[in-house]
Amino acid sequence: MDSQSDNTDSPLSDTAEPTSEKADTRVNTLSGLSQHSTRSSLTSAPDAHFVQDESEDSSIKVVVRVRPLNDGEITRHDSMAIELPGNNNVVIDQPGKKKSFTFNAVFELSASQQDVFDNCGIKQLIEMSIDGYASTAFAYGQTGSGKTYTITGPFNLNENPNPELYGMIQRSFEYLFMNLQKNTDKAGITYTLSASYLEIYNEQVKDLLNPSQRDNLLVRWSKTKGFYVENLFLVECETIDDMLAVLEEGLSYRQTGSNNINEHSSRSHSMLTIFIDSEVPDPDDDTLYITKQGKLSFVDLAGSEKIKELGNTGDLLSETTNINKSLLTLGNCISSLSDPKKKNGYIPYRDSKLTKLLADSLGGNGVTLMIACVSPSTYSVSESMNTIRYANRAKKIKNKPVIRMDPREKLIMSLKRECKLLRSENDYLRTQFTKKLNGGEILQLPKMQTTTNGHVAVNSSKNSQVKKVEDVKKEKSTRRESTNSSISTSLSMKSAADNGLYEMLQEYMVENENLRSENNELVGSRERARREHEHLSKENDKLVRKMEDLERVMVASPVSFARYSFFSRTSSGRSSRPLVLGSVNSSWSEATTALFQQDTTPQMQYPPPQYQQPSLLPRQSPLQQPPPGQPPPGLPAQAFQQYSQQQQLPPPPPPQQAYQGIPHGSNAGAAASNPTVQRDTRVNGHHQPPLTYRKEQVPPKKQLHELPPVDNMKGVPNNYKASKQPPYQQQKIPSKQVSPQQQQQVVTSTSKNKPLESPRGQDGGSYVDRFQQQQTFNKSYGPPVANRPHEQTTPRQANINIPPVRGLERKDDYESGSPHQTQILKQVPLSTRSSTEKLASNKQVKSKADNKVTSDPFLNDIPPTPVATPPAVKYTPKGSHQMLQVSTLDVSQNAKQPGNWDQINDKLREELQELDGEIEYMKYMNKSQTSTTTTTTKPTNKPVPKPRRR
Ligand SMILES: Nc1ncnc2c1ncn2[C@@H]1O[C@H](COP(=O)(O)OP(=O)(O)OP(=O)(O)O)[C@@H](O)[C@H]1O
Repeated sequence: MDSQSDNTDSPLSDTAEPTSEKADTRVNTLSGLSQHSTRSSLTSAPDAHFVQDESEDSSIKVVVRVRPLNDGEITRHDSMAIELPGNNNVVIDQPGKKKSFTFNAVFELSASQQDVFDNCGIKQLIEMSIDGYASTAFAYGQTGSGKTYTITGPFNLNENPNPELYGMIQRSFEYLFMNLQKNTDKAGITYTLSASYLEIYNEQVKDLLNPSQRDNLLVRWSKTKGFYVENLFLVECETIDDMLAVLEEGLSYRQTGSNNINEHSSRSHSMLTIFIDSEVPDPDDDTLYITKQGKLSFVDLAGSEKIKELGNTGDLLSETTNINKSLLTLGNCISSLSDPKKKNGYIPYRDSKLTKLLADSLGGNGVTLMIACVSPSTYSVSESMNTIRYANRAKKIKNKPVIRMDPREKLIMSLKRECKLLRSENDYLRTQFTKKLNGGEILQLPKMQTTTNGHVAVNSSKNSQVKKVEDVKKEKSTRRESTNSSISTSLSMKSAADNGLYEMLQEYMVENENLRSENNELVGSRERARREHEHLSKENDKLVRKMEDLERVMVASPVSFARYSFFSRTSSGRSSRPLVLGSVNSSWSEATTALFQQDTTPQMQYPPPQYQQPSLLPRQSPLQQPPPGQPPPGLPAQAFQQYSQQQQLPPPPPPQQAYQGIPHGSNAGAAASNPTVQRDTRVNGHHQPPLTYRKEQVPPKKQLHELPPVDNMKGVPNNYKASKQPPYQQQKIPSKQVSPQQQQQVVTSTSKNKPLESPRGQDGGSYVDRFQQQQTFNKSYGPPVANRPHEQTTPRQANINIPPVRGLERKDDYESGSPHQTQILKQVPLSTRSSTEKLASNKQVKSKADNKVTSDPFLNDIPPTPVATPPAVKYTPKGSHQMLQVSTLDVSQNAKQPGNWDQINDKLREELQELDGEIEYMKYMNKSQTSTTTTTTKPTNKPVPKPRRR
């Protein structure tokens, strides 16, 4: 046999001694992982978390799995091109030459899934990820060589569940949960798990847990996180079932195709990542925790393919080209990293998305296992040789595993470690000093003690130290006097040496003292930040509750429609505040605003000045009002027209009718004929003249009737004509469907001497009238389509954008697709639902964000409203672990200043007060409206759509 070794760079160097006896004939070797085994036993002890945050350089572990011949190969009578002589060796039998390679483990044809799991080293990777390392297992090989089979099991596992065929991922989940439970029970460590699942298809990153997100996700880089996928969907997992649901969901969306070699070939690279956040109690201080962010990734690469052999055309051909391109880049990275001359130079990670996402695993700070899958057939021998060559190179790549944790916590840990060292050094020096000074006599030196909070303190004061030094000197001088002159010289020399030693000791003590105070400061600042954080969490929760309260009131409120309508007609668009009373351009809203402001809560003006955005239709006095159908000053005519058509605006009230004004003070003339509402008008505790609010103060309808009839509208602007067609007519709801009682209600509640007109008033009418008629109609037919909440959204989502609280990252931000949107999503508590439902619920929330693209071209044309730059703090409410974990708590330099936190707090309080006011106001309006009309708007209780199953 022409056997030739390819192990020129001593491939055995990073493997342990080959075992003389094979534990299992199907597994070629169990060796090569002893290093990890030691580590794992070390880290399983709680203290290990504090003595080791960086592991020594570690090589990528490479194992080879040879699958059995498949049906096609057997039919073709292919012979075996791979020999497995044992001792981790693989011999490839190419025509004319044989090459031998050695790996960490080699799995023979008959090796079961459990054999592979037990012996490939994945267990150690899981343990390390629990300890805070980033671990990656990836399968590499030709198409049809068994990568997917090894990582997730056979393709039809879902239809025919067979636990024996479960792949590495399912087995790892089980092992992971078992270990987490052990650590929690033993050391009181708490863990939070979440999962993401993506695929790279045609060089585009797709979220497999959020398939509605069609866009290519961006791969970004940050100093703290390295390469990461932006806006990737994360699912919080509490149980193993949650994780299995994630896997199942992701697999169902993965791109597959069929080729000559594999009927169910994966056409993309997939990456399932489990994020493991742990809080480890600090052994020195019960109140402190060290947080670590480990992760465990499973990568199933698409198979390397020979285009010629596969017979792919069209889409499949471009897929294959992309797959081969990214695998080529991976190969280049592996080559560069394994070449000692190149490894410190340029590594082409950036050439493909795959290599960007694997950067940490290849030559980075993670721990990595590569599973090279090969077919034994002679038909695939050249592909198998390529795979084995790459695997052999990958073996030489060295990683420098580092525990992933907060840099500040890392600093504190290292300072503590230094303190410990200094303390022991001190002790040693003290012993040496006392021995030398007294020739065995123990001299009492200031002793260090550990205080209750775990910090070291000097037992005696500085004065006493000085006193003792004096004592020592006196003693020494006494002794010197008593000795004869012959030995005086040697004694003085000894004394000088002792003094030097003592000075050195004192220096150490001072240095130690400095370190201690620095440490105390750091611990203090961390505590402060923690308190701030807790405080903000509470504030935030309170705010969210208030917002929900407000939402409920608004949904139940009969005025909500009118207010929403105003908003949709008059707000400045895109991300305006929902109840921008200050920008509502109507007499009714003027009235309500004035009323509102005259009420007992003067601070209810909303939004506060710093949030106010320039209104699209600026607030004007009646005299400044533009003629009907004309754009307000500053708004381009085309845009206005487009907007009017889009929104089907009612005609703007003619100047003489708009803004009749709200009576401030007396209204004696009107009071006789109109129902009035008397209000308490104390402002800031001082009694004001009583305000009488006249509902009929708004323009009388007969004036509106004077507008030209529909057929005779020459010269009337287009948008006016458009608005003549009320939305209800467009819906073809016959007006005769209004019951006589309802008509009666409307007549009673609005104006008894006016005939019932279309629901929005024949010619517009006052907003109050329209509103009341609207309510009546709503009761019968539901709200008009234009104002009806989206099928699956709440009215707030449909009509109102609750503006982002400045400096605050919230669920709402995510849903509304605001710029504050992050990749993290607050979860609805998962424990009460089944895992698939949880997943579906997650998807639902996310897809809302995705669908939140306004269809209004006018609104899309509006440039984003400039808002004051918020302090760069992202904040997520406590209780949502997943939000906190993936660097969402991104406290920037600015926000570290306590002043900024205060500002945010103030803003939150302000928001809270305003919301309080809003709620009060809405309650008040509720009451007053129900007393005048009998109509109510029922909240739409749309059933939550069922989670989609495979
Ligand atoms: N160790 C094994 N034992 C039994 N059958 C196997 C084994 N490995 C792979 N197979 C079978 O071989 C076929 C191809 O395997 P698989 O789909 O996992 O290949 P792959 O490398 O993922 O291919 P691709 O890159 O095209 O996705 C499957 O039908 C699978 O069940």
